[in-house]
Amino acid sequence: MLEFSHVAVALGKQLLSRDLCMQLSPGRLHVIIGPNGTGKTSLLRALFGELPLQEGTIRFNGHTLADLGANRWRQQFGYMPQNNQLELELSVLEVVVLGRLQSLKLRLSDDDLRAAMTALQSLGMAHLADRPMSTLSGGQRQMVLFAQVLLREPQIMLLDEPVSALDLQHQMQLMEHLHHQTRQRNWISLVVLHDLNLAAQFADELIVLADGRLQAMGPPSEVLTEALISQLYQVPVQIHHDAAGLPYIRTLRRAS
Ligand SMILES: Nc1ncnc2c1ncn2[C@@H]1O[C@H](COP(=O)(O)OP(=O)(O)OP(=O)(O)O)[C@@H](O)[C@H]1O
Repeated sequence: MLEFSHVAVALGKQLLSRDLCMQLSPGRLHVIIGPNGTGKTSLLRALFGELPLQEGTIRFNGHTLADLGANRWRQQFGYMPQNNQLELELSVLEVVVLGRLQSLKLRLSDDDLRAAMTALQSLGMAHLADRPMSTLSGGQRQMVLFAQVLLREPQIMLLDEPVSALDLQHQMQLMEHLHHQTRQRNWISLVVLHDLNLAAQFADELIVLADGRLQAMGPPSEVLTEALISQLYQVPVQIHHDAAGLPYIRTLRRAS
């Protein structure tokens, strides 16, 4: 269990989020939504130990970052930050193998290479294995970095807008893979998405942030209301439901 208790995150004097209380369970996919600049990335960075907590505590299975130290704390995470503008001369396979950096020995083992190829194959990216990372498109890079984070075999998966550069096919592929692996491997997954329909399709729990505060948390069918979304984004919307009862959101153009 990952527990946030009255968490406040600050950057210098600016308070980015405050009084966050929530509990995240293993085997469940949590999606954070909320307007631009509202503290989603800062929250992931604070959880990973990149930003200090101004107040409150974050505990994973009873331990805090202070208990374990930054290295041991971070070993529990797979973290894919936003905007991976990597100009690496490494090959795709090398980048994926780096997901195992914590456990790599002086020489790569066959097992490391096999695991990296399997991760690439599972995402349909094996044909890119020998390509220099710097020659890939934005979407291809995003898929490769997802393969890298899979290789870490984390307990907590943090993904910051992992589908921002992906076409529809690859968005679904990444989210389906994540959803499946979250269940299979009992990860606590925490993903930032701007696409509310994708969030509604895949989230077990939606976490709604606005102005650094928790506005709502729960299953998409309970959380996504026209009133909440219109107020959050200042855009008129209609919410419909599909045959399975999942909400989908249609934005409405304002009269000109
Ligand atoms: N390095 C920084 N220096 C100063 N302010 C920052 C810095 N990083 C973030 N902020 C500010 O902190 C606030 C929260 O930013 P954050 O990146 O967490 O938002 P977000 O919800 O992830 O936004 P987006 O949806 O646009 O990615 C914003 O007002 C942002 O301008």
